[in-house]
Amino acid sequence: MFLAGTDTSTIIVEWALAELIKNPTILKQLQSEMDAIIGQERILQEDDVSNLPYLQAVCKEALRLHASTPLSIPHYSFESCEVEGYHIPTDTRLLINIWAIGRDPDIWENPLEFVPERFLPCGKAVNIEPHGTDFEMITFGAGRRICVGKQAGMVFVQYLVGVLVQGFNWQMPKGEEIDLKESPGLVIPKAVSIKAFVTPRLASKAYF
Ligand code: HEM
Repeated sequence: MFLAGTDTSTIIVEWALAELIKNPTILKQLQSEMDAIIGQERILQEDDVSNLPYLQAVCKEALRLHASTPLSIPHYSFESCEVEGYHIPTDTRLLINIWAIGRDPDIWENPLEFVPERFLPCGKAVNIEPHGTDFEMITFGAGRRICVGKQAGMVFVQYLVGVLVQGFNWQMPKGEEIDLKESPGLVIPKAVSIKAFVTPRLASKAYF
């Protein structure tokens, strides 16, 4: 259970940070939201997250584009069925490609771009949640075998991305670009770890 919950969450945090470093306008907008709601005198608390719609949108976008668990655990058909025109025979082992669903151009506009706005009220995905009932984005799986740590995973990702972005400015060394290559496997971490200049941006008392 702890193994299932550690890499899966931290990988998404690292991807979210990488996308924010690559897109400094989004990073600034997220910091502005937190400055307006929390200020610079204290660090984010877990219960601030419900008042931070842009932070929630950034994390959902990271869950969509960088589903850390690319394939579901193996599911099994006890009866034959039809799904979207595909016949699934009895006794079939099924793996669902969660990663590909999050990048499907038939569902998502500009699927490879990091656009948190799609999850805001002005965006087309405003009603899509990663809870297993909206099949456009099933980062935690769906159905009976849905991730048991879904809630904890969401809280962890939102809290950690929030704290790291509110607390620090993130900048690549001059002339360098962030590398967004993936390392394929059972989970999909960044192939190259983030190397960036990190500087504090809050009042010093906020860090103690
Ligand atoms: C952002 C973080 C996480 C992601 C993206 C994630 C993703 C997933 C996915 C895709 C599945 C397979 C679901 C399916 O096949 O339908 C799964 C299963 C599972 N996850 Fe997570 N997970 C995360 C966090 C966690 C955490 C924090 C825990 C533990 C506290 C956890 C524990 C488990 C367990 C035990 C299963 C197997 C459930 C079963 O077999 O019935 N996960 N997770």
